[in-house]
Amino acid sequence: MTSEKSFPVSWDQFHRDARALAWRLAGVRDDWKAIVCITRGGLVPAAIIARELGTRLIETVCVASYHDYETQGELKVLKGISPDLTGDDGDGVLIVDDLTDTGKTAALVRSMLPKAHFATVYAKPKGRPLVDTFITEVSQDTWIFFPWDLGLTFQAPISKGVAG
Ligand SMILES: O=P(O)(O)OC[C@H]1O[C@H](OP(=O)(O)OP(=O)(O)O)[C@H](O)[C@@H]1O
Ligand code: HPA
Ligand SMILES: [Mg+2]
Repeated sequence: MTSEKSFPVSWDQFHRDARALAWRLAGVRDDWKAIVCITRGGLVPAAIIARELGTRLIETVCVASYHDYETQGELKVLKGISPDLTGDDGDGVLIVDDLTDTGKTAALVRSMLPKAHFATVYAKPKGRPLVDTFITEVSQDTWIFFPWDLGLTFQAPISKGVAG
């Protein structure tokens, strides 16, 4: 599928949004046991949130599904979660990802830690019911471009039209 709209996010904006997410999470509880971040996209917000909340115990769950740009394949768990954190079904654990789109990744990781709190910076409508806290919703037909996937390029003047 090709998204109709695009939502490019700068490093500044991502930092602001991830910090806003940390503020919300600080209001949920002040004693998070650990952060479980969903690689790779969750690594960046997890670093920002861990810094803000003072969390030092960070675990990864490694899931891959979008093999080609915008095309989701079968979900593959390349690395699961340490039994140290799955003990109480994840009670007090914070799961972090950059976004939820169809919600498939969120559903899979939630099944590993049913009592954990699930947070993403961005959410699309299909994934939204799967997350407990998020900052910005974009429509389902929008593709979010993260700053680590972008670079500076020449922009044609508006008067020259899209084709330049
Ligand atoms: O809600 P869903 O439709 O399941 O999609 C959301 C997931 O897709 C992206 O990860 P991806 O699998 O592309 O891997 P990456 O984080 O390594 O880029 C994104 O970082 C989320 O983890
Ligand atoms: O909108 C998106 N942007 C980047 N990665 C993604 N993975 C699923 N949806 C998206
Ligand atoms: Mg991901």
